[in-house]
Amino acid sequence: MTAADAFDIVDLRVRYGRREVIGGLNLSGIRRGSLTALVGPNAAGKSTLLKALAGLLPASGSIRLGGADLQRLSLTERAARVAFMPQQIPVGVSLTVLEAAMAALKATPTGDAADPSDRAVLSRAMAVLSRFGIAELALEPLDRLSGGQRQLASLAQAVVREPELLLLDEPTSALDLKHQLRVMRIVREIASSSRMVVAVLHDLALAAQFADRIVVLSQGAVRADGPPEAAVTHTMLRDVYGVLARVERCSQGRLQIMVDGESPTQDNYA
Ligand SMILES: Nc1ncnc2c1ncn2[C@@H]1O[C@H](COP(=O)(O)OP(=O)(O)OP(=O)(O)O)[C@@H](O)[C@H]1O
Repeated sequence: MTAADAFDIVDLRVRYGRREVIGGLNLSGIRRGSLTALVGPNAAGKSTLLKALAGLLPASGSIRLGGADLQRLSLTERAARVAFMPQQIPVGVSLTVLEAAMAALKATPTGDAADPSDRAVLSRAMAVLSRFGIAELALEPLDRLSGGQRQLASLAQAVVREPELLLLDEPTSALDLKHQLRVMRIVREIASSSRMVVAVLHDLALAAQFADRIVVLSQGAVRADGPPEAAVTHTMLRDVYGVLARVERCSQGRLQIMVDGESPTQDNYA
């Protein structure tokens, strides 16, 4: 793997006021074509890390994507290479689903056209809405959608730009079981088409099923990092999440996590 194929984070520090939430975090060798799940307990710093990677929070350290330090790029240059889907989907936006997807596409320098009526932009946006199964909602205003529909629309906005690096903050949190699987399958396909995806997930079984690599964050530091079977272990679940659990492989080879109860000694909040 060359530097051009990798995403590396070196000594990243992020603070809110005087409080350092991410303290000298290192993550190397996130490669093109891979899906990395970022997991960890509440308040571990997952959203903070994603926002810093997207350039929405000031951070020190280096964030290298394909050999370039993202910290040295302008926000416009950075936005052309990195797309971020936030955990909280803005409410009160008066655009329709289609208008929002088209606006996302045209806001980036790599967008196909400056003309709002351009057919290429329209058909690319519609193709993404179809992919997420929300083409019939194209003309609905965002603020009239259900939580799950809004999450799919927000995902479409991030994906439509076809960024090199896609950062997703809990992309399945509002979705029913079928849509969770559909979204994870699409995210997997996007990663496999030579892109990099980092997704915050709370569902460890879903993370283990779809991700190549799981990074476990707690109190702003990496506590485990590796393929699902190496990262998700009884010990990690006890020490990081404060639960007693059994981790087994089912007959199809997937990890199954059976939580038996809380561990008596842990208070894992940051
Ligand atoms: N805007 C902010 N100002 C000050 N502190 C913040 C802010 N946003 C988050 N924090 C603090 O930073 C820490 C990490 O929060 P963050 O949202 O990154 O956690 P998380 O791992 O994404 O949590 P969750 O799984 O609950 O969404 C928390 O202690 C939180 O209180």
